[in-house]
Amino acid sequence: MSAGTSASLLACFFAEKQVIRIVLLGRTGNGKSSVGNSISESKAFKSEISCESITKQCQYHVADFYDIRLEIVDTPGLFDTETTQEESIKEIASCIGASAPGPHAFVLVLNINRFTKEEEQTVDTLSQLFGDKFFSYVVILFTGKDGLIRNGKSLEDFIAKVPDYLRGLLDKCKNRCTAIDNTGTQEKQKTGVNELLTLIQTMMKENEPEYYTNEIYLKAEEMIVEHEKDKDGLGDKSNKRHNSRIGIINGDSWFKKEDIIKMIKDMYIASLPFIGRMVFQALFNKLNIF
Ligand SMILES: Nc1nc2c(ncn2[C@@H]2O[C@H](COP(=O)(O)OP(=O)(O)OP(=O)(O)O)[C@@H](O)[C@H]2O)c(=O)[nH]1
Repeated sequence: MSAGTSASLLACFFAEKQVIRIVLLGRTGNGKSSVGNSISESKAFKSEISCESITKQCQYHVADFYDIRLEIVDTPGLFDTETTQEESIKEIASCIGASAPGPHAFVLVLNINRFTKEEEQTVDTLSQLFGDKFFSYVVILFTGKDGLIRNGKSLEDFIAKVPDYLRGLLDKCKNRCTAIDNTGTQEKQKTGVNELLTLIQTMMKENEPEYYTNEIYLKAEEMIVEHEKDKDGLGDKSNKRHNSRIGIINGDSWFKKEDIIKMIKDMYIASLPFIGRMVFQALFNKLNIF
């Protein structure tokens, strides 16, 4: 082997993997944690049958899928029976720190057998929270592909007959959707994850910048970098970053959820024209979010 060949092999070996940051969103019980487990080929995310949200706090996990490093954030579902909508929204806001400088994809997890008014409200709330650019970074992932297959149907058959609201949502996301069976064999789960990642990678090529970001994400990133500098010498870079994210989720004193929530409020209010500002303030006062 020539010196050149071994040098390029070494370069490949040490080349940094492509990183894809994913935030899982959706209504309680739609299968977000199960999707997280299928993606990471683990049981890292808690998942159960329940009408109450099993995921109360953001969960963060890093997994390698072939040559891609996936940073996955699972969020608490909206509309669970035990947690108020305000608490869930606050918790989702805290996932901002965990996916800074911004997610490459918001994976909106929907159950193929259930699309109700609450799903519509979930999507509306999320688009209010993340703004107009939100839909450019959304991929819809339907769970329950097993049910579809049992009924001898394909995803295309299903899409052809969706209700108007879902049709509109698919249009906004340029029809980026796929389906997965999280209860199937590992092989089936891998196929679903592969299809999802292909959609995400195509979307990343189309988006400029390739990941969603806003002032809050950038500020969160700044705070993480500052924190990492303080910890210089304590382990390698990715390990430090991992610990910083865990710190954010656990609400360590250096990075408070309240700070993020305040940043969201300030940014939205500052960016709106006068009338919009009043409406926004009234809406959030009514929800008692801030
Ligand atoms: N048949 C079938 N069941 C699924 C599928 N995906 C998830 N489930 C089941 O749906 C239930 C809820 O899944 P979770 O992953 O806990 O849902 P979640 O959205 O994370 O719920 P919260 O954490 O409460 O917000 C579990 O019993 C899963 O086994 C799927 O593809 N097919």
